[in-house]
Amino acid sequence: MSTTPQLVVHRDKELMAQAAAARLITRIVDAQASRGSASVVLTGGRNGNGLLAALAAAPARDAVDWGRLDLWWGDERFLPEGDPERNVTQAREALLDAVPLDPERVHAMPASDGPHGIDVDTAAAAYAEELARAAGPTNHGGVPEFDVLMLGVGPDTHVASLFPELPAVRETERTVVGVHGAPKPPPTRVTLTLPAIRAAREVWLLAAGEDKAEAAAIALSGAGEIQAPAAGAYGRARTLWLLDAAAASQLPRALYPPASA
Ligand SMILES: O=C1O[C@H](COP(=O)(O)O)[C@@H](O)[C@H](O)[C@H]1O
Repeated sequence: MSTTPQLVVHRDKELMAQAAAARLITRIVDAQASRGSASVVLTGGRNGNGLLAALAAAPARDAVDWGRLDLWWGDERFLPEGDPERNVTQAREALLDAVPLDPERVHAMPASDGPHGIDVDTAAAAYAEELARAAGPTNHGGVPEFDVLMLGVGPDTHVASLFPELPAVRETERTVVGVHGAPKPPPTRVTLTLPAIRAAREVWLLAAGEDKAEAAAIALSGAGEIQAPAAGAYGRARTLWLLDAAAASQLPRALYPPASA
């Protein structure tokens, strides 16, 4: 388990998105070369969608064998299929509709007009079962081997739909739970839990923009995961914080020394 995060700070959010997209392409290509396929967990939010848009625009995207890629989601806004606010809808617009994915390997989280209706807890349990079915005997904690799991960091330090102090962030057994009363709309959501997140080989936290500066500083300064969920997100092999200079602007000097004059 690698709880010590590595930080990479880029000049601005555009460069961060492009560099993260290039990094993701390399990671997927490497996994496909060594194991035949790759498994990635997507995040919603501005930074996650920025990365997907940068990936769509990258010529090197053709290096990925899109048919041998499993896509999962870290969280979803529990809304009807096709709602523009759903993370999967936004991901499709940013990238997924433009690449030849195998639809069987695109594991969207359930919608509120799906087979489980508006029962978000049953929908969350169904996604946990889907993950468990994909997990092999050597995988960790009921989820498949995620090569990379990406998380946007909210201004309040939330990651996925794990908000400070809400029950979901305290979950220690289940891999997926329903969220009720999220402070950010919509209030009803589905999310991976911290144990599921920590089963990933690599966890990448994306934070760009001034409104993420305080959250990054809190999460990287030893805060507890109940108060600052981003502090509890780490991978088995690597934990990477990808920031732009604005989001890094309040980090303690020991972590991110200011550039010398
Ligand atoms: O609602 C959500 O917000 C977070 C962060 O989004 P951002 O726009 O502030 O970057 C996102 O990571 C999560 O997937 C999403 O559901």
